[in-house]
Amino acid sequence: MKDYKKLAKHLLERTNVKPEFALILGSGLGYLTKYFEDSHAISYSELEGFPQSTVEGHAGRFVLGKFHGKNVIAMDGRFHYYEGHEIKDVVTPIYVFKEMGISRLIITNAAGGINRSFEPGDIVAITDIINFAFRNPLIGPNDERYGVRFPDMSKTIDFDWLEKVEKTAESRGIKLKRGTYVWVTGPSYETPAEIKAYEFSGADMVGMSTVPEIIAARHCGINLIAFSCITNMASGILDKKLVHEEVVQTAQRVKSAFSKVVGIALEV
Ligand SMILES: O=P(O)(O)O[C@H]1O[C@H](CO)[C@@H](O)[C@H]1O
Ligand code: HPA
Repeated sequence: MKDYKKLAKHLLERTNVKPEFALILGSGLGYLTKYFEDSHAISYSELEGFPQSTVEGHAGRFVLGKFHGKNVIAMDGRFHYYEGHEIKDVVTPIYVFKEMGISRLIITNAAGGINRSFEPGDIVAITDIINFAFRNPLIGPNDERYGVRFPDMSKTIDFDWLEKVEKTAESRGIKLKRGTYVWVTGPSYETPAEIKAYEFSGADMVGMSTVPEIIAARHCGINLIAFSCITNMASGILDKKLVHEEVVQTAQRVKSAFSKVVGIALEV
């Protein structure tokens, strides 16, 4: 069992910021930390026993500071199973957040749109998940310090929080969509036949992250909401090749609306 307490203590000792919220930033969404006030960056490589980021668009550092008046810690770079990390390492930050006393988490990602009413640039609130990677970060002895053996997953996100975000966003001219996110391991993008199968299963968008983080957060009792930035239509929907550069570029194109939504989630 990992010493999450030690990692949390180490992070808290590095700055005067006592974060109330944690933020996980998806591919191309790391720019958000540029808007933080009084920010301090701590590279993952400075933390003994901490995994390292390897994906383009994921810097590999924590940034602590103030955003919309709230103390936050952001992961500018998350861990994906396809990078070769152990599944338990993918969710290490979640338990570190728990040990830091954080009770609210905002997860973001870049995702491929399966639902044909979506288009690149849409911001979609995740309201349910499908685990088609068939990996689970809770496999192995249950870490009784944090949660029960069989966590309930009937509500993966905090719907009261989301409804407040939706209302405020709408009043500021931003219409959020809702959808079910399917997790696949990657790193190859999906085939058109796979996307048809996921569509048939009820998925609205697809990605290679987020679900392990949600499972771990549910396990240790951190309230969360999660947003996908639809960066491309999923394989086979358009006659177009998928490339990661486009994912990062689209994520950056919706900078303004996406950072407003995250700001609203901190305010409401
Ligand atoms: O989920 P995030 O980290 O936003 O990244 C998404 O973008 C990458 C593929 O382009 C994959 O890692 C996928 O999961
Ligand atoms: O189309 C996609 N598939 C999987 N992951 C993704 N992340 C962004 N777009 C995609």
